[in-house]
Amino acid sequence: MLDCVTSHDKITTAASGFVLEDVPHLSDYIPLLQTYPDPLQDNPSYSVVAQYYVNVDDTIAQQIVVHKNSPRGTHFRRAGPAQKVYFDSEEVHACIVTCGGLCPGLNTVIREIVCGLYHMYGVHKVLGIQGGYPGFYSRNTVPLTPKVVNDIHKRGGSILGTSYGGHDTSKIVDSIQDRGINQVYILGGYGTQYEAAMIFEEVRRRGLKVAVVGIPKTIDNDIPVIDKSIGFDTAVEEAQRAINSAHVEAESAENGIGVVKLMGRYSGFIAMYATLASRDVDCCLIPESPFYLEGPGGLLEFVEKRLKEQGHMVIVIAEGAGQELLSGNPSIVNKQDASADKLFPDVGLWLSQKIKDHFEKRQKMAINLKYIDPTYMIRAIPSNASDNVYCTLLAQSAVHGAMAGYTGFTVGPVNGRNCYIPFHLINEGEKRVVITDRMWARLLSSTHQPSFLNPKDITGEREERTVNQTTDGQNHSETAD
Ligand SMILES: Nc1ncnc2c1ncn2[C@@H]1O[C@H](COP(=O)(O)OP(=O)(O)OP(=O)(O)O)[C@@H](O)[C@H]1O
Ligand SMILES: O=P(O)(O)OC[C@H]1O[C@](O)(CO)[C@@H](O)[C@@H]1O
Ligand SMILES: [Mg+2]
Repeated sequence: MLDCVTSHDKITTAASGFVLEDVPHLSDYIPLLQTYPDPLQDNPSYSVVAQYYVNVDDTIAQQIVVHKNSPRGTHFRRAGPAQKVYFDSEEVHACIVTCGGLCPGLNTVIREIVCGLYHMYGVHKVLGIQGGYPGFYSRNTVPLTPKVVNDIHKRGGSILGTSYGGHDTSKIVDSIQDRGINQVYILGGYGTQYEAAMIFEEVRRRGLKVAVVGIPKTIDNDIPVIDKSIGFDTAVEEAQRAINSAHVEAESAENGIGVVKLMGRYSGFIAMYATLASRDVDCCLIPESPFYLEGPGGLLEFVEKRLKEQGHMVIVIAEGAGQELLSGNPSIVNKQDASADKLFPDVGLWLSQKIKDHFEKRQKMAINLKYIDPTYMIRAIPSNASDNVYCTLLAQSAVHGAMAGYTGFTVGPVNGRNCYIPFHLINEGEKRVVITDRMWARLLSSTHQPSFLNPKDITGEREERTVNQTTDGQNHSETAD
């Protein structure tokens, strides 16, 4: 049964509570589109693969843990090459744009989209849009060939540059139309995927044969639905170097304290995973878990206790943690960047000063505090091996989807398999660390830090999550195992 709820949703339901959250297809709004056999069948590298094409009915389950009688829940279209494609290779004019903050792996994805289009589909017209969304209407473009992109995965950043702000949908689609572009690959975080959805809507409104594909990037790992975003693994690995240095410094001094600030504006995934991986961290502070400094159960009491026990300690703090505690200079606190994201004062500096004041001025106790802020160093490096492979699969899945005529989707792994996820689900809200999940409990048990929560908060959080789980049948837990 096909049950189209709104113009955004393409939902199929079936027996046993199976739901397919399908993505739009060019043929949904353009009648009588011609199809072509997928050129991969003549490609010597791929033709040897038994069952190379994905079946049109293949889906990926969002919930991997199910009970005997529970509904099968939401599924997504499996990514991969289709037997029929909706673009002739000669006809394709693709473009790639990178938006938002930098992230390891951007260049790898650019490289693999270009090489995928060239080598798998014989597409030779790929354009790089420079400087993010505004680049569509205010900057030059750069032709991308396998030769141009050959070595770029070894470099951090994006060869195309990036930017904040400037998401003028109408001007962007005018530029797409004027340039004769018919496949748009958009790399970016939560804000970028939001605008990608608007570009898709405008393209559809104008009836253009243009596939709009979102590719998730962000070291914050806050894009919902998908397992993780590119660059996250690399960021967690690189954060270890800063934590190690903080630990070495702290251990070598009397009452040594190492404070490391990591990125994570609203989601503390990097801080949580880096802490769990390192085991040298005594306290991890993230935006999702409010903390307080003074009094019984407060952070300062814990720092004192740890210094007495072991003579040193390491604190990891995500940039968005404790922002509500910083009264600070209102001219800084109320500032926004070009994408309307609030500019945060430096919580690492603030915390370091508070700890110093507490021990040196009030307790008259000498401490040795070193503050390390590796945030931009972490996100400017090239992707590690695991992210590189991930970027390759993601880019190829994006190319297969566009060639097959799918549009209006973000590509990403769900339970380890790449799939096509409709924009409206990606845009529903950023992913957060769930502090009533096992992963956060694991962290608390490994650092032995206070939870800073009273039992009432925990009960409230649990109740809210139970309601969420029972109303939409989805597991909102992103970190549970
Ligand atoms: N709500 C929104 N609606 C439309 N466009 C948006 C929105 N938020 C951001 N954008 C556009 O998306 C682009 C990148 O946005 P942003 O700076 O928020 O980065 P991002 O994609 O969220 O990545 P990150 O925050 O992880 O660096 C900008 O050009 C911005 O104008
Ligand atoms: O200083 P910029 O370029 O705005 O980037 C900082 C932001 O980038 C992010 O890492 C997301 O990419 C956020 O955690 C952080 O707030
Ligand atoms: Mg953002």
